[in-house]
Amino acid sequence: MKSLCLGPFLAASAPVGRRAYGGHLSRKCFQKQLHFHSRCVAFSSFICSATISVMPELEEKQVFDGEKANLLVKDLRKSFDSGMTKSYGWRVSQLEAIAKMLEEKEKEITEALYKDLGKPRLEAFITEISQAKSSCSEALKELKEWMKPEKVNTSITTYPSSAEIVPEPLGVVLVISTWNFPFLLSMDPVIGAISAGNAVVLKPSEISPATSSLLANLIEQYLDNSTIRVVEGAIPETSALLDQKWDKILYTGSARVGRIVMAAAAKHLTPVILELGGKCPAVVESDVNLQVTARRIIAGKWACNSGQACISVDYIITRKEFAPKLVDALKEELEQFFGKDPMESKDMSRIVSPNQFARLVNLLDEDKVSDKIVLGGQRDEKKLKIAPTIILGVPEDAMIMQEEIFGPIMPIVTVDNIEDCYSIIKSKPKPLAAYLFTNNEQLKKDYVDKISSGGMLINDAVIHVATRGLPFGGVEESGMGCYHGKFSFDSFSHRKSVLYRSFDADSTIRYPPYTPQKEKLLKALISGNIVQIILSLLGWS
Ligand SMILES: NC(=O)c1ccc[n+]([C@@H]2O[C@H](COP(=O)([O-])OP(=O)(O)OC[C@H]3O[C@@H](n4cnc5c(N)ncnc54)[C@H](O)[C@@H]3O)[C@@H](O)[C@H]2O)c1
Repeated sequence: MKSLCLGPFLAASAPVGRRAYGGHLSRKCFQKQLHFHSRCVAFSSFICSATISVMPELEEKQVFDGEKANLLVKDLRKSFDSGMTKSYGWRVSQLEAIAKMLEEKEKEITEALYKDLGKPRLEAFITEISQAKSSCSEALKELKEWMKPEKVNTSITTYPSSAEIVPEPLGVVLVISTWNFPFLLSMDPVIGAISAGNAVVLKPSEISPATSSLLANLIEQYLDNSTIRVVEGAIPETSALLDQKWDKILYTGSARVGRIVMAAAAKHLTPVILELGGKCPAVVESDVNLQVTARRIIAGKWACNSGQACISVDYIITRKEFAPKLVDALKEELEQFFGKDPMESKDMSRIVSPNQFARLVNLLDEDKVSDKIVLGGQRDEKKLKIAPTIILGVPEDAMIMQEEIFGPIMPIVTVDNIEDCYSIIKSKPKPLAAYLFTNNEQLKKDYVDKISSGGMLINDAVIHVATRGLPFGGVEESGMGCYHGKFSFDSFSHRKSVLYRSFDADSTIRYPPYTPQKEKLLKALISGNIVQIILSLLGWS
């Protein structure tokens, strides 16, 4: 009975086992390590449960529990401790392998993103694949420079000496990713972790199973599995991972889970980068180029994963008398983007899951909101689609103004004076991004001055994320720490201070016995007063 079941099981699940080992596997080895991958995707679950039902001894081993997580981290730490990930050669080889993977598997990545989110092909390319490509090519181009120790000046108190800051890898790091840009938000931190010379475990989101499964396959296929692994799964698997000691955790997702991650990390004093969300406002003054403003807001909301993006425009604040004009412009441009029936448009992603769909419908159907819809409101539960929806004059206490919308619904809050925007924005937690559309220079200056947010963009939305020279991260409730480009390298490195001295010129001034003359000279040296220093040296002061 056993052999009858095991044969097809091993054959069907071979990629899972290989992924866990990153190499050849014996049956014994496979059984031991199988649980590295708790499979959430339907196909694998089917195979596993079918097999488990006749093989109770394997059932337990399917679970990626604390013991397995511990083994995994030990394994990776061993590889890290061997020093292999530190070398420039290893880092480049892995980055080149990612670049190759991105070239060769673009179609598969696009298909997975379509399965998970109905993401249009070009949108997938623009917002995920091309971003991962540029992140990888930037790292390849700049890595040598980033790895160089940074010379710094020394002080007279250590003369003669030289000093530098040496970036060193942290060790074994964990990346927990989310579902809305499931490919980019997994690979971009992994690229940063590898550039900095770390071993890394990626836990993609179970809410985007096709991309999660593809990432597991591709990383196993293209990268060094003794140092880079994927663990698929949901809360139990993430919890098992979080119980381990990591050298850094980068988590992308909700603030609620961010708190869980931070609490778990605190047990081991593990530093964290939390990439969270929030309500990103767009303030629109009446002096704007209306058509360009409307297009850019649409691109930063509905054409951005149907608003399921951490930096998509969450709500608009504008003057009362200007709001109808803005609504008309948005309606006109939305039709240009998605046609007369946007529910049929192939250029707009769907809502990721029935749960998210129900949450959005709930926000939309609140009494205070439903009678203020001036565009859209249609929904299709089967297709998980919600039409681009605009709500005009939404009250501040409506649910939709209390939580991050993360969907294709745009409330517009109207004000008498544009300066009223400050109190509205400040009444909420600090957002991940804040937008302003205006030609008024003073207003721009004031907005930058008065609003605290992770990032800020004037006269556009979302695309600041593509400026690799800018750090990407939140503040307060929208997150902590940052990454992208060199900031990723720095975030996954320890900047070690090194001071070099020689045996020459061994000044005895800091050694006992402490004398008044030594004290005078020391004070003169610290004050930097050359005259005092000379006088002290000559014993004249
Ligand atoms: N700052 C950014 O870069 C960024 C990017 C995308 C999304 N976000 C934010 O993410 C949020 C939505 O994402 P989400 O719904 O996937 O978040 P989520 O926090 O529910 O899930 C993210 C990850 O956490 C894991 N997780 C979920 N519950 C857990 C638990 N109890 N214990 C341990 N792990 C758990 C999931 O498996 C997943 O991998 C929004 O607030 C959005 O703004 C931020």
